Amino acid sequence: NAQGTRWNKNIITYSIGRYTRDLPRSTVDFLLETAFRVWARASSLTFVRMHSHNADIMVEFVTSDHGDLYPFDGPRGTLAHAFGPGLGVGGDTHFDDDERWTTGKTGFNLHVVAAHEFGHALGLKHSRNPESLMYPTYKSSRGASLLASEDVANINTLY
Ligand SMILES: COc1ccc(S(=O)(=O)[C@H](CC(=O)O)C(F)F)cc1
Ligand SMILES: [Zn+2]
Ligand SMILES: [Zn+2]
Repeated sequence: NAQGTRWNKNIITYSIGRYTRDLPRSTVDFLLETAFRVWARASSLTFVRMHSHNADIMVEFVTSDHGDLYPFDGPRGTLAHAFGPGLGVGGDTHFDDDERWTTGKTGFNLHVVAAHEFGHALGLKHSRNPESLMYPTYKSSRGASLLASEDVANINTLY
């Protein structure tokens, strides 16, 4: 997989802006923190949550046109998107709040989608391997260990 750009540091900050009303805030915080931890465990990266718009990765739940060139599309279709590493909008990760975000197998599992999006925010592209977390289509039935060996190899090639 051709990898995109990368962060030029190993400590990466994130901040959570607008939340979804589908889940308690504490649950959203936990699902996002554990989605970052998936990548931290597989690499030399550390993620630190801030409460500031100056964080590297700004995470928000938004709908339709939300101020970037990639408006969301209502229920289903595009679930989320993330910009590759870089200043400003770089790394920022947006979740379509017209989806139903859940912790389980109904709706869309926020932990699984977030882990995939954060892969993009770190510079990973899609994989053609259906076992990979970076495979382009959503599967709620992902195993406990979200990352395939290919994902671990790719993040360690990049960092
Ligand atoms: C497994 O995680 C995801 C799979 C597919 C998506 S998506 O269907 O929103 C995808 C966006 C993406 O690949 O990040 C699509 F192109 F819009 C998001 C997360
Ligand atoms: Zn966006
Ligand atoms: Zn993707």
